[in-house]
Amino acid sequence: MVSIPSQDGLKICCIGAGYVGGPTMSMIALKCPEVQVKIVDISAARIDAWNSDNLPIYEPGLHKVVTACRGKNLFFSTDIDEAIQEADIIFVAVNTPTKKVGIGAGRASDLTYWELAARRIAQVAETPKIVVEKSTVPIKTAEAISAVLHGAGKTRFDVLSNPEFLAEGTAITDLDNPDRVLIGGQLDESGQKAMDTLADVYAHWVPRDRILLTNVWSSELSKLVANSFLAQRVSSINAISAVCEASGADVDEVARAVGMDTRIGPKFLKASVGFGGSCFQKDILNLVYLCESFGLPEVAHYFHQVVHMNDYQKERFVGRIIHGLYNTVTGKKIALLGFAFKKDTGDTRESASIDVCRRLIEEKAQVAIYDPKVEEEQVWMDLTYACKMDKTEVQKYVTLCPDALTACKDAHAMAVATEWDEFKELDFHQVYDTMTKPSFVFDGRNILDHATLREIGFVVYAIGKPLDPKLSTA
Ligand SMILES: NC(=O)C1=CN([C@@H]2O[C@H](COP(=O)(O)OP(=O)(O)OC[C@H]3O[C@@H](n4cnc5c(N)ncnc54)[C@H](O)[C@@H]3O)[C@@H](O)[C@H]2O)C=CC1
Ligand SMILES: O=C(O)[C@H]1O[C@H](OP(=O)(O)OP(=O)(O)OC[C@H]2O[C@@H](n3ccc(=O)[nH]c3=O)[C@H](O)[C@@H]2O)[C@H](O)[C@@H](O)[C@@H]1O
Repeated sequence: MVSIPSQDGLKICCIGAGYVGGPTMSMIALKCPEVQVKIVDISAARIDAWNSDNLPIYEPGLHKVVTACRGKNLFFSTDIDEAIQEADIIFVAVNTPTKKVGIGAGRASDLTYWELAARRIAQVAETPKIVVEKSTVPIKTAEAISAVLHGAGKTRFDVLSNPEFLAEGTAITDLDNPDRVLIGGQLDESGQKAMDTLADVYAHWVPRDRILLTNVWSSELSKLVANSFLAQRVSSINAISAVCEASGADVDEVARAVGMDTRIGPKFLKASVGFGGSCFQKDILNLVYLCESFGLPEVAHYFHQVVHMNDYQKERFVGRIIHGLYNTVTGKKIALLGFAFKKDTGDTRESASIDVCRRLIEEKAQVAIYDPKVEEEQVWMDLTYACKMDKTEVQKYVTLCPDALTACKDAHAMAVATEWDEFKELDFHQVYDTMTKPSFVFDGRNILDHATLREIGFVVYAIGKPLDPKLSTA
């Protein structure tokens, strides 16, 4: 058994109580009972929710971890200055969205929140701190942050990069058993000491050989590369799904055969309506922007294609619905099952459902949405933004339903956009009886039993599967 140096009295603070800050810090608190962990945020509503029974994010297993530590060595607060002053290690897990305006708009990372957090730290810190980049940031951000921190000239800061690799919906198991923990730092004595201190925190539960120490730039770049490679796999199999439909091959069979090659591996080869989530597109675009800035247009173009392919896949899915419904969906009711970007999360950021819904609204369809976890207000926010309409206008086309059966009642078609397990358990005989005839199913996740659906009487389209002869494609 490897011994871990005692970290009794160590104080950790995390700025940003979101999808990353909340779960990662809760796991540290759980695994390191002698360490005090304080998570702070500018949003009082978010902090109130973390202090309540109704946590601000849905993540399987999270509630149990939070309630085991909260009030003991895990605290949520809006007192950012106090938390900074007390802490030995300050994680920064604020949002780093794609820039909407200015130089690099639509591609580069918007580091406004990061810089504000860094300036706050520089202003109030009085004793040396280890500042950890937890947010995903462009390469060389640590250098800029270090300049901001040291600008105040009050104390010493060691800036580390420690990107997070958790996936939503499986955050707790990912954190409990990570493939690796990556820590990048300056390779001088102080930087090495800071890296060792952080490594000792993780060593409470992560085997040492899975804690990788490297230089800052490699660490920052590795995070963008990991997400770009993952997204690239999804776009690759989605591209092949179009070839399968054109040729009569079955994408799941192809993925199985290809994935059994141990050099390729079986994960992330599930064809879908398109990837979503707050990070894949943002991080690829960030990599594209960096490549352009480094004068590497061919590399930029190569990775940009991953995003283009994703847009193509979403549009292809909508096209199948429109052509399948005899070239018009105007006034037709479409049940959209799932609004989250994947199952087991209530997160809708960049969800394929948003684009599918926007396109159906443009075609003047009546869309009935059901998702087991997404908050109603979130759907309205997403759709008003995506469609550039006000809520009343969106509501002329969209209704939100309490369950899948209600969404499907009188619908011409059902479109599955999120792979929630409960959609597999629906009583499809009952669903069929309530739908307009002919009744269509568009399975954007390939989770349903298509043969049984066809036996019941549905006309079925599934991503990358041989086309149903009854499906109109003209
Ligand atoms: N969502 C995910 O699954 C993953 C996200 N990441 C990265 O982690 C970072 C955070 O992502 P999320 O947690 O999803 O974002 P989020 O939007 O859920 O949370 C960010 C939080 O930071 C707070 N905040 C912003 N500026 C602040 C400031 N100056 N002081 C105090 N609080 C401030 C916001 O109020 C918000 O609650 C991003 O860079 C993202 O790319 C990395 C791995 C996984
Ligand atoms: O930086 C981040 O934010 C995180 O991004 C992803 O995690 P996440 O977006 O939460 O979820 P994924 O499981 O990666 O799924 C992303 C999207 O791809 C889709 N997907 C995934 C896998 C697949 O085979 N097919 C497919 O369509 C999912 O449905 C989802 O829409 C990465 O998996 C995490 O390692 C990373 O930390």
